[in-house]
Amino acid sequence: MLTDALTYSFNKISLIANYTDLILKLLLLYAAFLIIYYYHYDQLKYIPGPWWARFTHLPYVFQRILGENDRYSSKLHKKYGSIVRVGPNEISLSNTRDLKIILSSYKYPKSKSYTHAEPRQSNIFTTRSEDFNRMRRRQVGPAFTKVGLDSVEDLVLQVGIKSLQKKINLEIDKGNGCYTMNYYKTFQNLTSDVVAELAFGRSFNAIEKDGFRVVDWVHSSILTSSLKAIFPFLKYFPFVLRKLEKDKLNLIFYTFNAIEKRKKLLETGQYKTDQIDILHMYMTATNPDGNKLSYYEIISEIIFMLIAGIDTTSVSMTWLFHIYSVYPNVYKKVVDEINLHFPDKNYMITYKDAQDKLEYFVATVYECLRLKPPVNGVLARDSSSEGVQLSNAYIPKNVELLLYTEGAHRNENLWQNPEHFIPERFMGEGKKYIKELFAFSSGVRICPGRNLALMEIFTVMPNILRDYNFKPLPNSRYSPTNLDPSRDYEPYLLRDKTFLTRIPINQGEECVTMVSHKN
Ligand code: HEM
Repeated sequence: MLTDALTYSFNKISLIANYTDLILKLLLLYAAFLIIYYYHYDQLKYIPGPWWARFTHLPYVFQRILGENDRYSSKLHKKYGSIVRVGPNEISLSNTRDLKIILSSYKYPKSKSYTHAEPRQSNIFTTRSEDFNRMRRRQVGPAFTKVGLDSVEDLVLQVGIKSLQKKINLEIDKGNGCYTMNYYKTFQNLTSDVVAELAFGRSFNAIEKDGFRVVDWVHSSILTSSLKAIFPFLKYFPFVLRKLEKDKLNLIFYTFNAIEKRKKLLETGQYKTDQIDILHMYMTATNPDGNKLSYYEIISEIIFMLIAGIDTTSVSMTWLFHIYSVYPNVYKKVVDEINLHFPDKNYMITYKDAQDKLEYFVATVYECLRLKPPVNGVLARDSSSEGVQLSNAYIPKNVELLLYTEGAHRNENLWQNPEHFIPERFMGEGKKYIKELFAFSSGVRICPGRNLALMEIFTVMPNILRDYNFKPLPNSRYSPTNLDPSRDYEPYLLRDKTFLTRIPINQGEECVTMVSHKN
């Protein structure tokens, strides 16, 4: 009996040993194959980068999931230079000239990760097709031209700065002369109202109501799209994202209703056609087959406009506001300039006024877009079926190129003391450097909404800075004297994470200011 048991155990152990031996041998064989492959056939072996990048992109993807893409890419580029391998088939680029080469033509299409993020239907943003993108840009283009924007400026002022002023006045009265305002949330509500007005034909009234459920649905859509772009397999497991998908469905129904409403206005001749807004352009456009856009097509475009237009612009304003709080000299100069040109508090400063008269203020906006580009870590392109010659390396065909725009914004050949906040770089002759920025991307897929975003920023900021006093909370950890060694001893800036846009981590507590009337 004992002998049988021993023999049985011995046989089991030797079987396991045999299997382990086999697995080890297979692993060794695989390792040998990888080494031979990467030494002899790997086309990217000349590109510098961490050792793991030859075998996997997981450490890089992991940092993206954590929202740490910027800091991580910065470290890699500091160590390895402007072209860094971050995966077997992925390269990160940070050189201004290289970024321009890639972005200048349709030859290097958006990478496949964009299509994983798309809803049911391709849209202006997710498409990899040149023809499709050109078509959509043509169809919606008039809404973003000067004529289009002029036609909606009154509306933008109404739902933007005017309703913000109303809200602030009300809250100051309620608070006996002082309103503790979360500016991150406030700007987000404001940009939601503006984009909703142009894309749905009605404001969400988020400023008045301190938020609106549709804005939460938009955020769920952003999260779903980002997760699907990073983990494409998630589309086969919809239950994992059930709550987020439900929000997305709500958003789709909401958009559907907005289209129906506009359709009725158009059919009954009640729509003011002198107003060229985003919804109008898509509803009246035709595809090359002569047919109007389907409901699915319009919904896909409109939802993307919300995604593209809300957080991008509000995050830009948040950073600008924060920068003013830690650079009081800059803040004072901006306010002095505004008071000099527009002393009358009853006068509403317009987009054109700001462009024509507020050179220093405008320069602070661009310097902020340089230092803290609001959209980061998502510009991914394909090296095409031919490959591409970059400044100091040839990249073979079908490699994913990750464009690290913040790195280009810190290129010391172009920007002296890149960590310092120096608006003067964009003044006078320096205006020509605006085109070296990638905050709105560059080239053929440049952001078509950039002038709308600037219209919002250029009307909201000067008017509120002229009319109110803003003071940081007394216990704020961000101040002109709290200096960050990693920023060349410039003031600490809000800690952020990048998920499509660069969001301050502790916006609830840290993006807070005390507002009061100016005497
Ligand atoms: C300060 C605010 C904004 C910033 C920083 C910004 C930035 C960007 C960037 C970097 C891209 C390129 C993304 C890529 O290639 O992966 C982009 C594309 C786009 N943006 Fe904006 N954006 C802003 C506001 C807006 C607004 C207000 C709208 C419209 C309501 C808008 C609509 C779009 C569209 C439709 C695209 C896709 C263009 C294409 O692929 O052809 N953006 N934006």
